Amino acid sequence: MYRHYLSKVLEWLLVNKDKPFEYTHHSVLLVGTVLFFYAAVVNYHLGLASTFTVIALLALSFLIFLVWYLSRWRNQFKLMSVAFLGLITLVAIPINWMGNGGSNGPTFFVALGLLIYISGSFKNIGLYRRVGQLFCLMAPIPLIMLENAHPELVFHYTTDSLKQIDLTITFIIIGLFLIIMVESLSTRFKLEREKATQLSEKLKTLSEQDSLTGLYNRRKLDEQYTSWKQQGRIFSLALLDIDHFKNVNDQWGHNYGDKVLQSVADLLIKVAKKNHGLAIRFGGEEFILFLPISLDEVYKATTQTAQSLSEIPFKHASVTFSAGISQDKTEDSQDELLKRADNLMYQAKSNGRNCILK
Ligand SMILES: Nc1nc2c(ncn2[C@@H]2O[C@H](COP(=O)(O)OP(=O)(O)OP(=O)(O)O)[C@@H](O)[C@H]2O)c(=O)[nH]1
Repeated sequence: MYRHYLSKVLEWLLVNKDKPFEYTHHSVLLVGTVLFFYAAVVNYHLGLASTFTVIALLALSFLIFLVWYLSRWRNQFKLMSVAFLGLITLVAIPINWMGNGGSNGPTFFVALGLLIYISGSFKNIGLYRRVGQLFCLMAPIPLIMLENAHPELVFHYTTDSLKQIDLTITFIIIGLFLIIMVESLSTRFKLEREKATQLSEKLKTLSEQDSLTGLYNRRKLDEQYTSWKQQGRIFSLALLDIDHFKNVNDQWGHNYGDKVLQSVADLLIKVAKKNHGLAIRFGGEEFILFLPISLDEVYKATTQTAQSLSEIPFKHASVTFSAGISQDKTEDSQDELLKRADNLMYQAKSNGRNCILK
């Protein structure tokens, strides 16, 4: 219950989690707003920075909040990402430098934190990202030059302990920020990997499945044959062909024919499941039961299948099939196994159909 409300509030503030870049960026903007506001208040109270810096920190806090608002509620994510980059590299870093002790202050931590954030989170704004990285990396150089030329522009700590407090607080804040960022990147990476695994499993299943009946296709037969052969298992194959199926199509239409095929498939799936084997659609109205059991057992299972099929009340008439069954021999290849079953199936057709031969 509590988690439900929390995630609703976070979604409202940050956007749906399905958009991980926006989600992270909006959270950084809001945290940034609070931090700059907090920094202004603390600096003012402890006298850690000049009045100018305090006002600048307040203004930055407001501007970052504005960037969040336009990005979150005015659909300007990309533009606002660039605006945020400009704000932190061109305004926040120089202000922090000037207002918090220059090269003796905590701006190196701040620039490093921002550099890592830009590198990890702004992949979709290519060129701007590179420019932002360059600014963060190079910012100390002109600032040191300016500090040397005009030391009066930089606010200097009045005591060593104020400097220590400022460095420590900034270090902790940037450290926490980096922890959150690395965690969010690794969560994102994990999610993407899970998604890719699920997708490749789905693709594999689809590539092995017949779309009309949901049965496996020939590809799966090859794979299973190799596996059982390598394991030295006993297995047999029944090749089933529906009798006079063309007539069904011709008289009752193709859609009806499809429904008949699906009913036959449902039956075969049950038989395959019961015997820990596979039901395969081999061609149009040709099916295979590929089961890890002996010839006689497959014969029995196929006869029961014919019986069950005859009991299904199709509207045109009952459906029958002809089948040939063969068991794998050690010296057999897959083709030989299939060929024997195929020959027997044709013999069953010649015998007048509705016949199973082994
Ligand atoms: N509805 C439907 N029909 C299909 C599908 N695939 C193949 N067929 C039909 O299955 C029929 C097979 O006909 P034939 O090979 O002449 O065999 P048959 O009429 O079953 O006769 P016998 O096998 O000799 O008993 C053809 O009419 C094909 O169009 C399919 O996916 N859906």
